[in-house]
Amino acid sequence: MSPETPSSSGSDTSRPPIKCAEERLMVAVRVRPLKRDESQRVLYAADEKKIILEDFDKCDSIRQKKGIERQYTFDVVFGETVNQETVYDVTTSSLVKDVLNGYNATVFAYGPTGAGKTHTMVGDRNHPGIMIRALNDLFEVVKDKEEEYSVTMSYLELYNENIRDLLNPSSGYLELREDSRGRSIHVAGLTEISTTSTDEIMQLLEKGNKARTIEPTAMNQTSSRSHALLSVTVRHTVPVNKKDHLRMRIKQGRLFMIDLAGSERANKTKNRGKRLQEGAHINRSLLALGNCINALAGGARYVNYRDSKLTRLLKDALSGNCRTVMIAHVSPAANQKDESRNTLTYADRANNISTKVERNVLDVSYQVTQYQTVVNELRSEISRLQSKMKEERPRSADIKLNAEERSNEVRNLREQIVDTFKTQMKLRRKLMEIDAHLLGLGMEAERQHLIISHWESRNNKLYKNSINVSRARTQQSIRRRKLVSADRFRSAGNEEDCNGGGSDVDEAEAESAVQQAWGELADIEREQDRWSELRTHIELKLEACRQRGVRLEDKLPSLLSSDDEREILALICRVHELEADKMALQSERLVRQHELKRRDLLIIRYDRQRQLCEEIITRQRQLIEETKIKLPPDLQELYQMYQQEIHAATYTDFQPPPSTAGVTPDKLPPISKIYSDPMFKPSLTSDPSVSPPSSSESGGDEVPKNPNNVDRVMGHVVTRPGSVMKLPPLPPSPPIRLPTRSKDSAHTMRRAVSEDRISETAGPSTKD
Ligand SMILES: Nc1ncnc2c1ncn2[C@@H]1O[C@H](COP(=O)(O)OP(=O)(O)OP(=O)(O)O)[C@@H](O)[C@H]1O
Repeated sequence: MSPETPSSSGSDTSRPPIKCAEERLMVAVRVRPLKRDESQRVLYAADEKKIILEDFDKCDSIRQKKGIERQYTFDVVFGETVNQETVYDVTTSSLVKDVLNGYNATVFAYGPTGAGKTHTMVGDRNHPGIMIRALNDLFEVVKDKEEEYSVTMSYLELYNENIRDLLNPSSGYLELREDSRGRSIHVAGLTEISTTSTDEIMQLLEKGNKARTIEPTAMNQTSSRSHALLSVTVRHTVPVNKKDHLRMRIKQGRLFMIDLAGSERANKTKNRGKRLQEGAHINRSLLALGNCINALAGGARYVNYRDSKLTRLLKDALSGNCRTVMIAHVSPAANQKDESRNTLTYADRANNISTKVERNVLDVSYQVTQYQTVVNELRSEISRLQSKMKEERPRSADIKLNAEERSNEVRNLREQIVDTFKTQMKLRRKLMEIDAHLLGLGMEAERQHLIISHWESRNNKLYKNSINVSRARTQQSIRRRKLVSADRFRSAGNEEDCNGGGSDVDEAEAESAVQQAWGELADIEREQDRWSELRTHIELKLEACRQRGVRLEDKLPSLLSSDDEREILALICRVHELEADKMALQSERLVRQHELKRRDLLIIRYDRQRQLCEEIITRQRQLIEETKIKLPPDLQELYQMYQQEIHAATYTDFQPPPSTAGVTPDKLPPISKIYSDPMFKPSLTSDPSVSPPSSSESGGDEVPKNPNNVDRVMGHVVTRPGSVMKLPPLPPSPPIRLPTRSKDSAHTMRRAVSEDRISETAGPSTKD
């Protein structure tokens, strides 16, 4: 739902081990107290886990006498006397902690109209409900750590299948958007308020609740006619370790709190006209929810979330990366028996649902260049501030304020300048974070392009992407370039591999991988658009903040009359300078780290190039052998030298790892080892007159007996057993989460491909 749903990609990102656990949805049932006008009680909590429904049939006197008691067991049952605090503590307080730790969580209230859902979720001033308590708890933790946490909130209602922004009700109906495969869902244009002020958020919540569609019905004087979804996203950014402020760890969690509209029966609510129509919509979306619960509980492989916007929004809460609590509400009254039975049956089914819970954590290294830009900008801010202080001092006669007023004014100004500086730092860091993320997305897009190009080069045609035709056109030029490179590569390599010698099954799999890559690309593009938009927004904010700073500083010269005041401002400048120095130091350290990394990458590339050379030489040798070409002596000599080099190098460098049979992926094994390898033997012994040379032969000065026999002339082909020329395998595709995507939700998020991986995939084209 959030436009800022982060993906877990970023430049130079890495993921700490992810804990991913399957967890059962927690089901709680709350029984509301019997009302004054309700006399007969048919339902009660037997203990903390059991609920009993006396399900008598009015017309059946024998049964009535016997009495049928239905007993249901849940994770927790709240009886009529249980208060709001206990309900919150048991169901939601642990979710708040989870959200602060980077997990997604949902708590939703379900049940018939008038059963107490709004009371539990929203409550009133004297009996605040889950929403208020959760926000309070959350802000209690975040309160003194504004630098570390960012909290955003959105609140929407789903009324008659239309989405309305409860924080900006005049904005009209909003659109629910999702990617082509329904993985990432968000509400376009939904207000996301960023705040860490409890008061502000409480006011917003109250305002939102007032904007909700509530009407009296025969069953409930304040019946909510809509589903209300409150989403709070918490982003926690801390350095990976205390000494290194360049590598930041971002944990993002989101808490969804949902007050569903009540299921209702027209004859009981006595609804007519508009109310009746509302009821039909409410029931339809709840029916869709019920169907999803049934399918999920039955372990169905396909669950249809598309029947209503409610189920589309709740998809992640029901089956995705989310810790979920369902609080079913029932009335103890006899006239609500049918509704209670239905609700308990639903809740009982939901008992079998489980979700896969995964923590959304991302490590981000800020980019060197970004740091340097920030440092430069900070330095220019400081020098401007310093120059203001040096400006001519006002004469006492020019100062219109008295000493006390002036001192207050200076203090005020000083605080404001420090404040704007802090805000600037915060915004600049945010920009760097966004840039890192956009870079990660770019890398991920590149990876998907490679998958497509790889398929296209294998099949020698462009992939016809029926879903994203326009995108296909815009991206064709990039892929055509890659196709040409891959083609060249293929012609030097293994024809069989490139001409699609694989089975139909492989082909089908490859095709579905390409289709998936197109889908990923479309998602990435959308995400790029979203983050670019956010970047523009932050940039504007930063510029406004900078301008504010300039205006404040312009006021300084007219106020600074004493040396003490100048001294204090000089100190502020010093603090700013230190901040800039700290950043500069961090950036230097990052430069060093990057250089080391670059060196490692070069070594990997060099190794890969060497392997390719080996392969080309081997193939040429085979060709020479097959066509019995007589070699000029200088070429023979060159090859001998080459053999000696390889021989010497492999004996000095080669250290077989214990786990493989003497074959490392990047280094050539010693020649003797190649010949003793059974995989190698068949191809060499096809000609019985040829026997493998000893190591001295391969590197020695012996004159060949038969100059036409290339093996005699040059020694044996130096090759890695079993190796064939192929495009290097593409790295495994890391799962992508968007917020929320989260998974972020629809919230799935994207994981970045590390620089090393990108360099691996870029291998062939670099070579070309
Ligand atoms: N546990 C409770 N303790 C005290 N009063 C309650 C409790 N549960 C519900 N009520 C009262 O019952 C009435 C109906 O509750 P509420 O509006 O929360 O129902 P609802 O399930 O949200 O209904 P609808 O679906 O029609 O919106 C309200 O006046 C509410 O204050």
